[in-house]
Amino acid sequence: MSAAVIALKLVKTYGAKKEKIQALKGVSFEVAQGEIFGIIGPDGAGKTSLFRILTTLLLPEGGQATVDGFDVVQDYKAIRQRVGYMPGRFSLYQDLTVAENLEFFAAIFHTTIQENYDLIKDIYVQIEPFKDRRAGKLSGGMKQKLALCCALIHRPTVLFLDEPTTGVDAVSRKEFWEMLRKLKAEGITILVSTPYMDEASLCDRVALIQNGEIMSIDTPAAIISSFGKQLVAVRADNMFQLLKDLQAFPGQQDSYAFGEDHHVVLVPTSNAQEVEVYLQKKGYSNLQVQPVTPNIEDCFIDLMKSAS
Ligand SMILES: Nc1ncnc2c1ncn2[C@@H]1O[C@H](COP(=O)(O)OP(=O)(O)OP(=O)(O)O)[C@@H](O)[C@H]1O
Repeated sequence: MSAAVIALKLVKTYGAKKEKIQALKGVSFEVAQGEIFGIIGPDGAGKTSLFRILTTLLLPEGGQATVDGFDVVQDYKAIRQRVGYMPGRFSLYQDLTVAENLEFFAAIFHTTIQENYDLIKDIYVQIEPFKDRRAGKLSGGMKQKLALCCALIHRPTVLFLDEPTTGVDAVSRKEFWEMLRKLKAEGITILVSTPYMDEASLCDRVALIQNGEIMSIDTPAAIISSFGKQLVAVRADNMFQLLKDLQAFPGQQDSYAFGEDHHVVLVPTSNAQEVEVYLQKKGYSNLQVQPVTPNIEDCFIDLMKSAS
């Protein structure tokens, strides 16, 4: 089966000579049909530029890309007919109602809501009670559901979702990912970008992107198992001083704040017990030192620091 999306050495720069920003520095990857493929990276990593190229809204300066076998430059019309795109920033018409927005998107693709209702039904029923409300007056979670319905109304084969869960509450985020699973079951290929590392584990495969370069592409499990270093979580009463002391610990390779803990990447010759003894000598109260399994965020931090 051919790949749904192929990107080959894509390059995009903005600005003139002195202020040139290289948003994409030769990005390559392939997405299989029916896959949920995550593009994970912080603000400014190049995710939007990449999505805009793949949805034919922006021309690359270098490289090539195909979507469903169609070239993003030569065959842009064919691609526009078959992809769904949900841009990061709210893309709907704020002054149109929920129903009017959906009708509008159906009309521009020469289809009707009825024709593809089965595809959006599960999502649309959640916003249907508000169908006469203007889109601008919806909550973040509802806007997101409406935008997804609009992106699906012409039954796309490939769906591009640019940071769909940014600014959305935790419950809506969870529901959103459940909806993506159902769309995958319908055979739709999904490319989704997110700055939230915890969402990486919900993708079949992810590409970790930073400064316009892909640092790693694999399944979330394979990325985590390639971490290959001991990691400990540490907490105590004075977290600020604790981080400074951890960074001065000779057996550490890296220490950083991580939620309510500090994470410490150890050199191969060190271990959690050494960390504990070192910190006990410094007189910390309520000290907890525990070996932990890395998650995608630890892997991202590690890859980012090895690259710099
Ligand atoms: N139109 C533009 N003009 C100049 N620079 C731009 C333009 N669009 C993006 N950039 C720059 O290109 C880089 C990549 O931006 P891009 O929007 O693709 O990244 P992103 O990962 O989607 O981040 P964000 O979530 O902040 O949009 C950033 O440094 C950004 O400031």
